Amino acid sequence: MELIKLNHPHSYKKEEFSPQVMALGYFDGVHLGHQEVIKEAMKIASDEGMKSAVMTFDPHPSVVLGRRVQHVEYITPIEEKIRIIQKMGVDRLYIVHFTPQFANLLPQEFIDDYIIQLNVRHVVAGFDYTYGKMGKGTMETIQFHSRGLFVHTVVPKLSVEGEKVSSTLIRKQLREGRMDSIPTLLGRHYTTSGIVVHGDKRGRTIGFPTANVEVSEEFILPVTGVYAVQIYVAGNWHQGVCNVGYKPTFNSEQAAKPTVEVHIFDFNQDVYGKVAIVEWHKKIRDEQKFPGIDALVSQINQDKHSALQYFEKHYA
Ligand SMILES: Cc1cc2nc3c(=O)[nH]c(=O)nc-3n(C[C@H](O)[C@H](O)[C@H](O)COP(=O)(O)O)c2cc1C
Ligand SMILES: Nc1ncnc2c1ncn2[C@@H]1O[C@H](COP(=O)(O)OP(=O)(O)O)[C@@H](O)[C@H]1O
Repeated sequence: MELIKLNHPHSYKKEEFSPQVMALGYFDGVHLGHQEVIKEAMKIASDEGMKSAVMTFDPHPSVVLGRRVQHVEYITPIEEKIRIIQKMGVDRLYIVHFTPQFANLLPQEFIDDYIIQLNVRHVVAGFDYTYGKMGKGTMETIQFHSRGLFVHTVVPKLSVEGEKVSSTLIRKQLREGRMDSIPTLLGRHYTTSGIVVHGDKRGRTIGFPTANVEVSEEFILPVTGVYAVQIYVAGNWHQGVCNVGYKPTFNSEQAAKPTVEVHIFDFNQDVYGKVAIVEWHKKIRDEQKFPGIDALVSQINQDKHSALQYFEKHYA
């Protein structure tokens, strides 16, 4: 896949691109609804003998337009989004650096500079896609703005159990720890990546060493609690049980952010400093403050049992 980063204003000329079919969207999560849009563009491209392309934007418009005070958390931070779109088999991915100047483009200017100018012959977008200043351009106005130089396909709303598949719904479910319902929306389990860092070295003393994964702050973190997870580390996937939280049994004061620590089953390697991908499967329980180490250890044994049962049921 060719990765093309565009900064506004760009100076590409139409002749620099062979004709292409472009899927447009912010695509946070690259969920099943997004995948329909991207697959439709790939299908048209293949039928028409053109290149398939995706255009997305980074960072999230809300960062730039200042609607939110804190930093934005993503379902798929940009590197993750690139990886997933590449895996789908798209020919070209355009990432437009989203700035106030870019946000200020009138709908016609966006179409002229970013669609027509890039030799796009067919645009594919979801029914609710908007473009240009204040999102004034819609799938109703796109034909007018096309100047007759490209056609477009609108992909209808995808619903699951009566609810629109959307990044907002997925974010809500992640924040509530509903990891087991995520695949019906995302088409895969939720994953977060980070580096294994040093913790308090207590894990090994209680019989449950845990890899502390410093998850990048760009990811949405599931609500605190204990989860059945798979973890990719040191070249392989492993099953494990993960605690996201503040360890109230040991800490009287809540840290600034929760830790993510995974006890990996049947594993005994030093993985400090390694990249780890945590794949979230199911929430087992809430985090608790235990009266002592024995009660905690006995509960962790039960958690391990619950996670093993889950994997047995779903992956045997
Ligand atoms: C499956 C699992 C469940 C856990 N549940 C809790 C909990 O409910 N309350 C708590 O205070 N700590 C909980 N912990 C965190 C342990 O206290 C922590 O792993 C231990 O203190 C080791 O910390 P360290 O890796 O920093 O050495 C849990 C850990 C695991 C692996
Ligand atoms: N089964 C296992 N699960 C997780 N980490 C393991 C396991 N076996 C060995 N380790 C190693 O031990 C470390 C965790 O030990 P622990 O005592 O919990 O220390 P820390 O507090 O630094 O995380 C991990 O980072 C990893 O390098």
